[in-house]
Amino acid sequence: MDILLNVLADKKIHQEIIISGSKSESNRLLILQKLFPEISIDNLSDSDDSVHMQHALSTTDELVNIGHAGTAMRFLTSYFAVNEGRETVLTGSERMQNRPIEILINALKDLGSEITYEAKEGYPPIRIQGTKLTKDKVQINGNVSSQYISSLLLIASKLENGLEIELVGKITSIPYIKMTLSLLTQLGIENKFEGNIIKVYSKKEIQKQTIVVESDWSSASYFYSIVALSEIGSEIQLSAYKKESLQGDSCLAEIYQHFGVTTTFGDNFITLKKVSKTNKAILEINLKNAPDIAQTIAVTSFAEGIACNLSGLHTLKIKETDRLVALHDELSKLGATILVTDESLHLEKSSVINKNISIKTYNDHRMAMAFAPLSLKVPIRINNAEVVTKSYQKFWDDMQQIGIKIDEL
Ligand SMILES: O=C(O)C1=C[C@@H](OP(=O)(O)O)[C@@H](O)[C@H](O)C1
Ligand SMILES: C=C(OP(=O)(O)O)C(=O)O
Repeated sequence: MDILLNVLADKKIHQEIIISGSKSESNRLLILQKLFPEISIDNLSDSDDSVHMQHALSTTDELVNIGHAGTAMRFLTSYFAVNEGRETVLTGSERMQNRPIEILINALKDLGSEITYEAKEGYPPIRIQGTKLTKDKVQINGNVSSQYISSLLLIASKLENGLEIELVGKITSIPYIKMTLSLLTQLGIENKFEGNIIKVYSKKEIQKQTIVVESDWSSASYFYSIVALSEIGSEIQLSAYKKESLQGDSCLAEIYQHFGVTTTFGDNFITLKKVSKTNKAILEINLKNAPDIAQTIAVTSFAEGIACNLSGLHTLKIKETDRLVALHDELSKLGATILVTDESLHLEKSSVINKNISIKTYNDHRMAMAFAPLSLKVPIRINNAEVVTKSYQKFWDDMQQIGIKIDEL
């Protein structure tokens, strides 16, 4: 479905939006709930990725397909590896079959797992023979995807002697590792993260408890962008959010101050308000801790006519698409002067936005959602708009609720 988004007649927005639970927290908790049935989950994400995870955890079929869901692919690999006696072939979309998984597989093999590649070496689909893992120490490269590390951490407490992980090299996306550890702590599973060593202690049972998932901060980023591009005085209330978040993308509150957007924390909600014009000529940020908001920030900067230098982006190349190339190509069509390397993006200040442009989304939900706020500046077409459901089911309904006009093409 291709759609046309239109400029709002009145750019002063006042709305309240409820966003579904974090897909990262949800997909961790779904694995943990299977290992510890004592857990109940509240405000679970309704994203396709969480639906895939739930299906994978409830089927008894040998072939499990998780579509585009990176967390499901990586977390389920360790889960099935310790599912004694079960044989599983874990696969995903065409893109997933080109997202690397060798670092995780090698770590699991070092721990005693039996895993083979069904097609291309180092990539899904993989055949997993569930076995009892008896070793309790492993080394893993920390610079490619933190999801490999979270995957091991999620099953660690079910190993006989727990697990000690030595992280080798630089560590990327650290807040996601800390999110995994914080959830373990909340459940009463002891762990520590000191220097480059993470230790999780063995745990047989936990107390019966309900964990409330905070709403998704990556989804909130598109509203930060909308408020940044709207008139002074505009505000949007988002729920359910809290100040002490497990999600690294909550750094949005600080980053969007540069675009004149303030964040006020209420009782389970946040209010974003445009209080002043964008107050920077150039935005320089390292996003190695928050890679999923890179596209949003690049588009806001372009729309606000400011330059930006974003670094720490090496993981963007292996996400739903090569996001650096996708951003380069789509922003260039709009008139941007932009340079990307394998780990950074450099956008020059520009004052013109080309009209009548169709944005390609490359099977990447965040391409569709990051470009949608541009409709506050010019009418814009988004191709394959349905991709958003990977993380945000009612994204287009919520865009309409805040007053963006959507026509199907
Ligand atoms: O653990 C998680 O829930 C995630 C970790 C990040 O991936 P990388 O660690 O591969 O950067 C992030 O981009 C992804 O959307 C979700
Ligand atoms: C990268 C993402 O997800 P995943 O890696 O889990 O597919 C994302 O949601 O931006």
